[in-house]
Amino acid sequence: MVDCAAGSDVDAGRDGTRVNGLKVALLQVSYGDDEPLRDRVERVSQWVRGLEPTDLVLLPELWAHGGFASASWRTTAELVSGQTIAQMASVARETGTWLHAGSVIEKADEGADRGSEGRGLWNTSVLLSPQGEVHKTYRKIHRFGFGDGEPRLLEAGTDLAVVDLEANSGSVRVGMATCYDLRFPELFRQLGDQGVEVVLLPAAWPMPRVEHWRLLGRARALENQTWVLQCNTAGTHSGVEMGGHSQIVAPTGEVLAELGSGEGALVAELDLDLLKRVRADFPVLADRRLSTLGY
Ligand SMILES: O=C(O)CCC(=O)C(=O)O
Repeated sequence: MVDCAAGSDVDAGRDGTRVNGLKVALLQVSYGDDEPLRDRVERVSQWVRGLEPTDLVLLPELWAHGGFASASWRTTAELVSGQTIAQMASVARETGTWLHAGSVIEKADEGADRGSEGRGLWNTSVLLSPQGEVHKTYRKIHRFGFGDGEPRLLEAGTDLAVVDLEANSGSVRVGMATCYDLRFPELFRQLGDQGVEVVLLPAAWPMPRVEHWRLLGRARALENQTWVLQCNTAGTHSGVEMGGHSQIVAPTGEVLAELGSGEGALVAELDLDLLKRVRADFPVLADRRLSTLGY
């Protein structure tokens, strides 16, 4: 059963219209261990095709390959040009929307750099343009698992991902981060320093720590005065219950819209001018004392 939540207006104009609105949909995909990868990719493709028109769709971390299915990552890993992203690129083209396809287990192409630990595998997020082109990729920098899972099997990403995208409402600068990255404020500060207005954060965040997820998303949005779009998974797989509670947080730290713990779509329109007003009205970032603190 798919729930739909429409975001309430944080700052609607007097007549309810938006000056500079970016319409987004976050799909909180639920899955267990029984659904084959290709079936899930097909199911989610149909879901995106059936959405009302939006500027941007965001999918969760590793929704196809399994957020905690580390035992199978080596065998299911794909090139960025592989089947999963190729299918999602077709969906982006058909629907004419920006599609952040969540993340995949990326394997290195033959003869390509395999990373500093030589493993040739990454947790890679892929942002597709409405023309179905790979617009930007981001390899997760902070690996989760405390010595197991990601740090044992995957390479750590080394590069920030900041990119402009042209939407109906105009150009918007987005930054990419993934799940556990949310615990590292310095990454979000750097994205903010590069002019990011909207952070796109796919995740496979477990239920036992879902309050950390909610709190940290609000903190990252408030302290950097950016939008933070957090898209989590739902369901239980590999013995881990996912936390759901995807949320859209405004640059004020307020939650514009959120989901519960089951599968669902979060659809909302972001007033991008709100960010400019918040920064003008409360210019806290201008009061940083970086040299005093040794930066
Ligand atoms: O930080 C957490 O509690 C969860 C992180 C996580 O599950 C991940 O990065 O995949």
